[in-house]
Amino acid sequence: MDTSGPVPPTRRLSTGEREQAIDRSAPVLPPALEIDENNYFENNAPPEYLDELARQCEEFVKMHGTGRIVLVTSGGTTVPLENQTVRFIDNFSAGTRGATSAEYFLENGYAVIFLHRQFSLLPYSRHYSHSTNCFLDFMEENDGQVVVSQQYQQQMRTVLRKYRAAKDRNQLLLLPFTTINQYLHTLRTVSVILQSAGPRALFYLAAAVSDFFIPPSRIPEHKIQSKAGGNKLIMDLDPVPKFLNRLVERWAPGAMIISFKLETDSEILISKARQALERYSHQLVIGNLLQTRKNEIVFVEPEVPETWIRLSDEQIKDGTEIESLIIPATIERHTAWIEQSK
Ligand SMILES: CC(C)(COP(=O)(O)O)[C@@H](O)C(=O)NCCC(=O)N[C@@H](CSSC[C@H](N)C(=O)O)C(=O)O
Repeated sequence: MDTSGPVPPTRRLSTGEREQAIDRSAPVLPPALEIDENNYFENNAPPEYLDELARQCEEFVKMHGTGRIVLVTSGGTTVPLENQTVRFIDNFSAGTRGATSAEYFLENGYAVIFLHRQFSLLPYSRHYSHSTNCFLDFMEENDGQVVVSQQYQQQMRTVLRKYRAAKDRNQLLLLPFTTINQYLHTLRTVSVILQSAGPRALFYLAAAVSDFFIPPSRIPEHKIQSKAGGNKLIMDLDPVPKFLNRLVERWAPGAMIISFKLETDSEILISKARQALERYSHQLVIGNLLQTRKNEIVFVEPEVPETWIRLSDEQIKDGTEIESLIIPATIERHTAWIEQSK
């Protein structure tokens, strides 16, 4: 991290042209090889809670020994700028896709491991989160008793019953992450534990995963100082090794793996999704655009044309969630995957 001295001429000044801000001539990173995996995990220490989390996961997978089990990743990973983290680069994602999808998997009988960004939306409680739909707005005081207001009884009863049913069946395991490093260590650990589930295991990678990070050799220990009179903060980030192919080939070879491809430019969405499918050889890429992700997605699969799933105007009006269409279509493909794996 260089925060002193004159800005070298090669560095883009803030008055630079937007299209030159990013060096797009940089070579596309190849999928991670075993040596990249070993390098990364040897140089980036695991979270101190990982053993306990692995124990919970082993217990959960054993408990759901014969049924279907899905790992849903949700929310955005962060990239710390200091070891004693004051600043970090964040990835947008409220966790709506992951939390909503997890509910539909639960209602279809899946055991769900929910690997989520800490404090992002969770299945069921997402309907009454602290900010958007503040739960206090659904309550009132009646003769000194705090109760749910009459007009919300039905809706809240439905959500509460589903939440309780999942809890009583011990069907949902919540595993948190914050940083890209915690996410990658946890993803690898959980994937290896899921090997015992073979084709019954499904990976639904909806988390918004950082593509760049500061390696331990270059990250400052303490809060970066800003000098009186101002100094530029120049960041030099490394690409996060592309682990998807390690997941497919080594970590969970028998499982069905679905990744999400997020773009903002509709012109490149399908080609980028197909490129990911060809590079990682997994089973399905669900493509979505930042601006329309709640109303349309596209299934990109090997050897068949892509299939769009779009909410109609009617469905948008009546509050249909697109995940109510995505999950059945995903389960149909998982059933075929299990059949063909026999
Ligand atoms: C994040 C959203 C858009 C949901 O949004 P909320 O409902 O607000 O939570 C999700 O649908 C999605 O596209 N998730 C995937 C986003 C993502 O980071 N995808 C990566 C591929 S999977 S990350 C794997 C790693 N980069 C590698 O290639 O190995 C990408 O597009 O490049």
